[in-house]
Amino acid sequence: MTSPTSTDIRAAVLQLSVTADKSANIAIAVKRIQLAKSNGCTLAVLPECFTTPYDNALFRKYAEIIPDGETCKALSQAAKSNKMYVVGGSIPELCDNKVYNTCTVWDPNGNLIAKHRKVHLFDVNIPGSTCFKESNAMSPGNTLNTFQMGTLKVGLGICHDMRFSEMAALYQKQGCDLLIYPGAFCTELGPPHWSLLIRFRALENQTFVIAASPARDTKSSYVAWGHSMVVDPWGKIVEEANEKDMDLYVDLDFTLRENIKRQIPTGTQRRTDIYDTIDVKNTK
Ligand SMILES: NC(=O)CC(=O)C(=O)O
Repeated sequence: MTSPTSTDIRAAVLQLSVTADKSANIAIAVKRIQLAKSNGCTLAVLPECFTTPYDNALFRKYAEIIPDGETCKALSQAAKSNKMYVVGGSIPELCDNKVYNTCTVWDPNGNLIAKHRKVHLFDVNIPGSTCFKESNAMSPGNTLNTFQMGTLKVGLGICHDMRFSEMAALYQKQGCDLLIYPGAFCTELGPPHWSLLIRFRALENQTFVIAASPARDTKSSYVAWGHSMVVDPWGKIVEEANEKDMDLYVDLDFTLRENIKRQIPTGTQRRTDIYDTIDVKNTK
């Protein structure tokens, strides 16, 4: 278990517009990381697929190798020159001729300290609303991934991953203080589910949750809901964006989490003699 006694952080959630111009998208992300630094932030979180329109037909074309691709080089440099942690939303990653939806995490020295490949791909079929089959273009990741930020432990998921409470529960079990989900819900599923899911993940695990979406572009084939947000371990929305291109700067006070864990100790009240959530890969 980590003990986040004195660790308060100021996080930037960068709700960027995504265009068809990959290099321009990267350049804007770098500028906004610099701006976050000048506003006192030590952590910047980018949205899902911030270098590419969310489109099965484009993922392979925009994909790159990690860590030697254009995006990784820029994020590593941005993290290093601003002395910040950067959670690089996600990019299409090319590896062994497969494409993954992958989040990279960079420390203040510009080192790659974590990588999360989206575990649950967005395959849904809701007649009259949303039909998307991400697995037509992407392969799923097969691991849970965390990283350490000073004394704080952070669990990673991407978008559809946030619908799976077991994954977040395992992060909680591993001692995560904060869950980060770069995500891009659409304008059909965003209104009923986005905020509810983020608040649930925060409340049930008594963690902070940061969810970073691209800004809404009504001309794109997939229209993102926006509404990036930060929720505290009480389930309260601390800050929420609207649909526009904008950034949130939020102070996270982790003593709140320590207090809530003590006051409502669900973490130690689980009846694992009746039910359990287990990490199958790491359990014999
Ligand atoms: N885009 C996603 O991965 C998930 C999503 O939009 C959802 O509703 O779930």
